[in-house]
Formats: sequence, C-alpha cells, structure tokens
Amino acid sequence: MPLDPFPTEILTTEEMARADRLTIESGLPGKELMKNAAAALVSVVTRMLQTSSGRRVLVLCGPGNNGGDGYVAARLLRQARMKLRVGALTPPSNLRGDALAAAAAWDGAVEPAEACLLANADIVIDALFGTGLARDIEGKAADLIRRLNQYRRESGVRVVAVDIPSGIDGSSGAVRGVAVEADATVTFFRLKNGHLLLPGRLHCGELTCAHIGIRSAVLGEIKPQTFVNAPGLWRNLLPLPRVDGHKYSRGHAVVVSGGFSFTGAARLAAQAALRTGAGLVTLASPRDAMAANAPALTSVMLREAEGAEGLAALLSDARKNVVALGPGLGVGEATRRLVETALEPAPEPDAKRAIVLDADALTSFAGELETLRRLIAKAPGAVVLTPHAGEFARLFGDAANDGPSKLDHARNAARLSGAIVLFKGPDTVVASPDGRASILAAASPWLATAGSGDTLTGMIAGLLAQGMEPFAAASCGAWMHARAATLFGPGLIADDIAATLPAVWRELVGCLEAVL
Ligand SMILES: NC(=O)C1=CN([C@@H]2O[C@H](COP(=O)(O)OP(=O)(O)OC[C@H]3O[C@@H](n4cnc5c(N)ncnc54)[C@H](O)[C@@H]3O)[C@@H](O)[C@H]2O)[C@@H](O)CC1
Ligand SMILES: [K+]
Repeated sequence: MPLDPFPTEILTTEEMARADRLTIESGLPGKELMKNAAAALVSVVTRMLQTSSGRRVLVLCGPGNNGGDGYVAARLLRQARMKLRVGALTPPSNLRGDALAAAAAWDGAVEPAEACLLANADIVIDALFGTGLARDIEGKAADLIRRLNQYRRESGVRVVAVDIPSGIDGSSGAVRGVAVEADATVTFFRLKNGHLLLPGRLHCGELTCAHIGIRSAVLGEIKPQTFVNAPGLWRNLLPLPRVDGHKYSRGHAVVVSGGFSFTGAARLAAQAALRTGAGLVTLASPRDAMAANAPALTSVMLREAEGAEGLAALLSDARKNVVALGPGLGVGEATRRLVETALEPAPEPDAKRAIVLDADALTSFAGELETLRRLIAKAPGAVVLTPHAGEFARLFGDAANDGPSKLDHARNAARLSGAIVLFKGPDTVVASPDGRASILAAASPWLATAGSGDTLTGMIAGLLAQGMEPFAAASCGAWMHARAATLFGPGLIADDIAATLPAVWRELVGCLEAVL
C-alpha cells in the first residue's frame, strides 16, 4: 500500500454532487462520467476475477445513477466475456436521465433483484444506492442487502460496491438501516467522509479511488475543508533537522510526570517527543517521583517541579516552547492548577509556547468546558486536545454532539474550545477551530494497548517543539503513530512505537545525509 493511497481532499455527498454538476456544466456529459466510472469498476472486478477461475458476475442495480453505473458495467463485463446476470430493484423503464439511457443500452435479461438467486455468482456488484441515499433502507431493498451479507459470510462470494456500499451514508459513515458489507469499493474522483469514518470504513473492504474525468480545478470552487490524513497533507510542513542546526533550534519540550506510582505514562510521552525530533525534552517531576524517574531516563532530562509553582518556575525559561501534560497526573484540583499554569502567558512577550492536553488534564475539566475555553483563549500558543471517546464525552458533554458524525463532533469541539481537537479512535479525526479537519485512513488494531495514547501526546509535542504548524503537527503525529504500529505489527506494546519511529522517518524523508 503506498503511503498516499488517495487524493488529499475528502468530500461530502453534497460537495460530490456539485463536482459532478460543475463538470457536466463545463461540457463533459454525465453519461461520459458514468462510462468512465463503470470502466474503473470493471478493471477492479476483472482483476479480482483473475485470482479465481470464476467468470460469473451478478449486478444488483438500484433506482438512480448508482444503478446506471451498474448497467454500464454489466455491458462492459459481458464484452469482456464474463457471464452476466442483472437484478433490478426498480423496473429499468422507471429510471431517469443517464441511468435510464444506461439501462436501455443493456439488452440482456433483467430479473427483479429481490427474487435474484445469489448462488452461482463469483462476484456480486452492489450498484443499489450510492451518494444519493436519502433515508434509511427498508422493505425489499433491506431484505435483499441482509440476504446478500449473510450469503457472503456463508459462501465467501466477493462483493464489490460501486461508489460506496449501499446503506452507508456518504457524509457521515453511518449505516442507514442496513448496509452492504463489501470486499472492495470503487469510488470516483475523491473519497467521501463515509469511506473513512466508522462504521462506513468497515463496510468498504479494499478502497480504490478512480479518476473519471472530473478535473481537480472544480475543487477551487467547492473549497473542501476535510482531508485524508496521510503524508500528502503535511509532508511539506515536516520539520527536518538542518545541517547547520543544533539541538536548541529543534525546540525544547516539557512533559509533566505523575506521582511516584504513576510515572511511566509521562516517560513514554517524553521518549516519543525526542524520537519525533524535539531537540531537548525535560521531564518535570514531582519531588516524590524523582527517585522513580531518575534511573529510568537517559536522553530525556529530569527536573524537579513540585506542583503548579514548580512547573511555573520551569516554564519561566522561554526556550521551553512546548508543554505536554495529562498522562498519569490523576484527576482533580492539582491537575487543574498544572493546566492553568501551562496555559498561562509565556514569560517574554514574543515567546510562544504550545500546549498538549491529554487524559487526566482533560478529565479534570469535565463539565467545565467554559473554564477551559477561557484559559485556552489566553494561552501563549496553539493548544492541542487529544481525547478518546470517554474523555471527549466527559469534557464536551452534549455541547459538541450536533450533527451525525464523529467529524461533526470533533469540528464542534474545536470551535467550542478554541483548540485543535484530535478525537482518537481507528478513524482519528483532527479538527481545527478554523474548520479544517483530517481523517486517518490507515489505523492499526495493534494500537489498542496501554500507553499508546501517552506516546501520541509526546509525539505531537515533539513536532510542535520543532515549530510545525499545529493542525499539521496533530495530523502528522496521529499518522506516524499509526504507521509505527503498522510497521511493528503483532505484539506491539507502547514502548515499541517510539522505537519504530526511525523506520517511519526513513519512509517519510529517506536518508537525510543525501543533502550534504
Ligand atoms: N453524473 C453523475 O452525477 C454521476 C453519478 N455517478 C453515480 O451516481 C451515484 C449517485 O446517483 P444518484 O444521485 O442518482 O443517487 P443513487 O443512485 O445513489 O440513489 C438515488 C435514488 O435512490 C432513491 N433512494 C434514496 N434513498 C433511498 C432509500 N433509502 N430507499 C429507497 N430508495 C432510495 C432516490 O429516490 C433515487 O431514486 C453515485 O453514487 C455514482 O455511483 C457516476 O455515474 C458518476 C457520474
Ligand atoms: K453502491
């Protein structure tokens, strides 16, 4: 899998409909787009059939243009000597526009889809509903999809979805009643939100995004604000060490340690900040934890910082340009005071300090979003919040729940808090108060392990320390974190993530010595 498997922009279904419209208005007829879409689908289906001896394809066609793609694909596949059957949810004569023309050009038999025998097919093409899905699927269409899913699980027949598995909402990733479980999905021009947001992502199988003649120039008018979180989004902003640089020019991150029995989380974060490229990292430790931290650190520096006053004294050095806190701190007043201190203005007027708040730093403000928002508004630099779903719910309550998707909720949270919000999960969303958002396309199941979130906190701090633009730093941190887990794979524990970062850096920037 290439590091950038998809174009960077992600569209809602409305934005995609606009891209289609603008293209058609500019002179490329809808039926050409449909022909190109079907051709892209056919090349995926043909490739899949090459790995088996089967040639029998069943195309299930719905009432709109998604069904139209299905009829054109049926014609092209028959020309390629496949054995075709077509099942239709709506009699072909009831279709309209390009879909009607596509159905009329299919001169083979058409069976009612609900009565279609699913056996005897090597591949089933799901062309029932695409981005025009407007409500929950019910009745005979729902029964058909349930029957298809069950048959696929029992028989192993492969299902290829046209544009998006039928029943998945393209803008939110939600299942509208019931949704097709596909082995592969072929979409067009740009991914839609629903391809990457759960549960949609899990229904897509292997995802391909095909060029069908829509020019990227239409995006100038659409101005998408959602992006695939992959190197294409932030590679140009990656902080790279300079030959004439030194450790002080790569920033100095401070990570705040918990008490004697809770020091591991902050050490994981501190180590990760160094591996991500911060020039110096200091672990700020309460007095009682010094003895636990000291023997466990080598390249990370250790300073005693007792409570909020101790942290304030440490941060009076303006060169310390990032502070990360939360992991292992405990929930309560003492942690709130630490957060207040971290968010206080920098010691010198022009100095900037970015702040990463995670775990207990967030939960200590449960139900007190307004208090945190006021502190963030006065902060001496960008603030990044990195909640998982539980922390998100505790901090934002119902305030951020407007809209159907995790993407909406993360965007609301960023707007409400004034911070960059990284909403964790297999479909991690990073949202900026300015409206931009990224969705992680490549999660790793091995990341579900203790300490993995602490490591991510440190990685983002490490990128911020080097001056990376904050939305890019949070997105890049999430991607590198997932990539390290994918490269390490089975048996991963949190300590392995930082240890695998050199391999991730090598993939991203190759061998830096080449610049000498
Ligand atoms: N010119 C274009 O706009 C292009 C469209 N393309 C294809 O067209 C699709 C979008 O086409 P449409 O906008 O016609 O939409 P769809 O084909 O996704 O479905 C719309 C039809 O389904 C009905 N419908 C919606 N939700 C339903 C539900 N829950 N139960 C029963 N019926 C329901 C609607 O009344 C309408 O008849 C894309 O996904 C893509 O596959 C491609 O051919 C490329 C070009
Ligand atoms: K579909």
